[in-house]
Amino acid sequence: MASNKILLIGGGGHCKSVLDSLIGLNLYSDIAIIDKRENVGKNILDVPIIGTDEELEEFINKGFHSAFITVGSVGNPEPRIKLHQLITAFGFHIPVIVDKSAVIGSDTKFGEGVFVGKRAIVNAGSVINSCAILNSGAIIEHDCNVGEYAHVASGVVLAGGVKIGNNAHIGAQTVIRQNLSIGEGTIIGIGSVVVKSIGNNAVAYGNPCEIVK
Ligand SMILES: CC(=O)SCCNC(=O)CCNC(=O)[C@H](O)C(C)(C)COP(=O)(O)OP(=O)(O)OC[C@H]1O[C@@H](n2cnc3c(N)ncnc32)[C@H](O)[C@@H]1OP(=O)(O)O
Repeated sequence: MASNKILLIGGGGHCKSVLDSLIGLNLYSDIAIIDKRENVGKNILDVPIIGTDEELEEFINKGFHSAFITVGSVGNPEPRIKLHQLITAFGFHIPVIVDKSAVIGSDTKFGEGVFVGKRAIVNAGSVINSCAILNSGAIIEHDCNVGEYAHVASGVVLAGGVKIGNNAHIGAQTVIRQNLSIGEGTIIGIGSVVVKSIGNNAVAYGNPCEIVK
């Protein structure tokens, strides 16, 4: 019989968001969390932290065949990338988790490990690549492309056809004009208004958004 137990990897604030969505979806018979050794035995939203990532094989043997990365990222996706490699190597199924209040348009595509938070909108024709985070209330308009491990934070608005590079962070409440692109690894500060494309590995913020690093 197929198991529908899932391990969440990382027990911080982002875990709480994903967990709350997951509980609301009621898709799994058993949810458990993996975190640092010192947190084992604690609970998040009444869900137990049962071990560390050193014991992943043991949890597979206990029927946890799905895993999801719940370590967050604000500008440093490296831990999420490493965890993705780790759980892939162990052969876990990595689902897409879409909060039940999110609105998803037609002909959208999602890579594994994507999280779509509360009241986020992904409009028709958009592609969201593996392990990207679309946080609460983000609006991804039609025909956007969000790169792997990118984090589109709470309340961001991507107008139509915007491209976000892999590993980028788009700060909360930022607005990006249609058809622009944000480069790989670039951080856009909170509350920015982006009116021209920004290249790779920059830090940029403000209205109008300008590169500062
Ligand atoms: C559910 C969630 O919580 S999702 C997470 C949501 N959070 C985010 O998206 C945060 C994104 N991060 C930011 O916006 C950060 O401010 C960054 C990355 C742009 C800059 O961070 P740091 O390099 O630490 O800069 P720091 O805070 O030291 O500020 C440096 C200067 O830039 C200014 N500044 C920083 N961010 C911004 C911004 N978004 N807009 C305008 N000015 C800014 C500061 O006022 C400061 O100015 P000063 O030197 O005149 O005092």
